[in-house]
Amino acid sequence: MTTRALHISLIQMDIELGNPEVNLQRAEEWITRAMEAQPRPDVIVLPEMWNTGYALDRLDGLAEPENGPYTFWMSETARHYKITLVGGSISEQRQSGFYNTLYVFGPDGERTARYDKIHLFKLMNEEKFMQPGEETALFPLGDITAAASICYDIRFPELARTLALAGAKVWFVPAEWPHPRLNHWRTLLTARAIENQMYVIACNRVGRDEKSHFFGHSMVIDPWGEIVAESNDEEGILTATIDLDLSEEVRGRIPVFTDRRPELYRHEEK
Ligand SMILES: O=C(O)CCC(=O)C(=O)O
Repeated sequence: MTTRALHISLIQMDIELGNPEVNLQRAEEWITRAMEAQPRPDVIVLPEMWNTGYALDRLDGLAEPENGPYTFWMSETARHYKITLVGGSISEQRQSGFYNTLYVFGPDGERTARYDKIHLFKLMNEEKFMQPGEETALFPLGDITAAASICYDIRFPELARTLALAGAKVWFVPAEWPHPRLNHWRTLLTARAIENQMYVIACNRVGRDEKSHFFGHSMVIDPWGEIVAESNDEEGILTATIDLDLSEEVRGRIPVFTDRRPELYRHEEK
């Protein structure tokens, strides 16, 4: 039996705070380089807020309007290279406020997902500047279902479980996750992969902004919890090949999803 595989490249880039033009050029250069690899990637993943970084107090003027040039660029890039682009997230301005928004575009350049980060990160004052999303995100990836969330979302196991129950076999997580919480990052990502028996593909940035130092360590973890690939703290591309049938196989081996007793998981919340 042949393995149904997808080649994934994660762009672990540095992000210049509040400088979307420079960040766009950087993303473009890294993607061009990623596309030269053999095997050629089927999916490219960018980090969270790759266009502006956490320039939260300057979003007015920096954030992208809906269907603006950065969104258009992501769609065109996906179409040009015939890849799925998990476009990290960008800061987007709508009438209702600013959002930390992730877009996914398929190989024909069509949008397959839009996700506004639902858990805003108070430690970085995100909730003071951004509006929270109200919906989770699933999208087709070949003939399987994938999901996407952002950074702090990995601390909410209910979210990952909900996505897995809805059929997700691969979970993409763009992030800007800083020191000193490398242990949390690695442990939470691994736990989410093991407990939901799905791939976790997490793309973190590197570099510094005014307040934080970002450690990279982008990761690809398989549905058995094995780390397929992990980066260091330098700018670069992390590549991995994933097996689209592995999640099913692992779910068959340890049938967590059919052994669940959700009717018993109910207590009054205190
Ligand atoms: O949860 C964490 O420790 C980091 C989260 C974060 O940096 C974010 O959501 O941007």
